[in-house]
Amino acid sequence: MSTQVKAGLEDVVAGTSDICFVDGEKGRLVYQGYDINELVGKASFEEVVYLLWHGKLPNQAELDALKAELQKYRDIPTDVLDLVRSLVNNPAKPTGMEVLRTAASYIGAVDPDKGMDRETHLKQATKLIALSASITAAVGRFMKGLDYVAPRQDLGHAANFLYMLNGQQPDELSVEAFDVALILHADHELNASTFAGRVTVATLSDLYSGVTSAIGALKGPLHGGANEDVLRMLMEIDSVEKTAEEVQKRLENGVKVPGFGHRVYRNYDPRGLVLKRYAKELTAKAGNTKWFEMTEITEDVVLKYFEKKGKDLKYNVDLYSGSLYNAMGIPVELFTPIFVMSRMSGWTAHFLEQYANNRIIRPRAEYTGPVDLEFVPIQERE
Ligand SMILES: CC(=O)SCCNC(=O)CCNC(=O)[C@H](O)C(C)(C)COP(=O)(O)OP(=O)(O)OC[C@H]1O[C@@H](n2cnc3c(N)ncnc32)[C@H](O)[C@@H]1OP(=O)(O)O
Ligand SMILES: O=C([O-])CC(=O)C(=O)O
Repeated sequence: MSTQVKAGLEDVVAGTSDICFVDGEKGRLVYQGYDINELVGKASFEEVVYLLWHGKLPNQAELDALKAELQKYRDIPTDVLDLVRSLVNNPAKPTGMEVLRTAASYIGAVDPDKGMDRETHLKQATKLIALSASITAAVGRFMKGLDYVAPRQDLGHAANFLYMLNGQQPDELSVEAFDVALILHADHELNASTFAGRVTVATLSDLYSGVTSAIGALKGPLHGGANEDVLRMLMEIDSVEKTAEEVQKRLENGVKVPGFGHRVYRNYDPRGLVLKRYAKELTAKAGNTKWFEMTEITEDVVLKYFEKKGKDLKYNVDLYSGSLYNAMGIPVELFTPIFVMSRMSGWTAHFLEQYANNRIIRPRAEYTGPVDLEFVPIQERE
């Protein structure tokens, strides 16, 4: 048994996978053999979902079949919709991620098909991709006191989400940018949420339990939750002129600035570059460049600070998604749920891979506590 402890399992190789390759030195991300830059602008999110699940791009008939299945599950069943509405209206004010985590668990509990075969898992995964989008849109509407908008069957996944959220036909650039954002967030090897979910399904627990674990892990501010924190920080500063000074202050006070740093990328995060490009274009088109400008200033200040400190940290996928989503009329509370909508494809691809070649995941800990303590009766304890 190796006794070398790696804090945070840094650089520990915990298994093999065909799904996703992250080259942290070169700033490269590859899904099932395709560099993301080869997919962006050519493939739709639905094609990428198929690719992640099946290891090849779909032909037309396969894509049509997947789209039809996604459309079939789009409308939220009444009991799920009631649950979502009651959670959003609960005085405890659960976050979008808490609502999604609860809804995913509920959908699993009431799914009568408890099969553990690949076909059933694919059906469950398709249902979860469709419903996580519809539920995210419904949460956005209920949070504003608006009614549920039923899905349209003539729209693609990205366009239908924006339609269900805003109640109107989205413009072409928003649909394209949102579809690209979904593609870019789809998978990322053994990130914390995927690992958490793989650990769960590796006990041969069900796919819904894996997804519920993964949503819980993605929610944290060190992982998916950072995308909301970026815009929240900018909203707190709320001034283009004050951004540089305020961000510098945070760094000097030892505060971690959300949207920067990554366990694997050392050069740059290739997704961030694409999102920045779309954020620039869309915010200019929307006539509201404030958050984008503030994000660019933040990038400049943080990177200079890291450089001076000799740290090879760069901005990550979460930095520019905020100004991008904001320009599409998406409220900040939905940013991490949108991450779920996308990463659901990668999580479920990993779960399929885990089920197909399973061994329970059970590492060891190096024990650092005492041994041989003697029991003291309660009356004699201090
Ligand atoms: C989709 C995703 O999950 S992408 C990541 C999203 N998360 C964020 O944006 C939150 C901010 N970033 C972070 O907290 C980290 O960079 C993580 C969690 C992404 C990676 O964590 P780790 O690999 O464990 O790196 P760690 O936190 O040890 O950072 C290394 C050093 O850089 C510093 N650092 C890392 N990120 C940041 C940051 N965003 N701002 C300021 N300093 C930072 C750390 O303080 C640490 O400094 P030290 O060596 O002087 O103690
Ligand atoms: O890979 C990671 O550690 C974090 C993650 O999920 C991503 O960057 O998309």
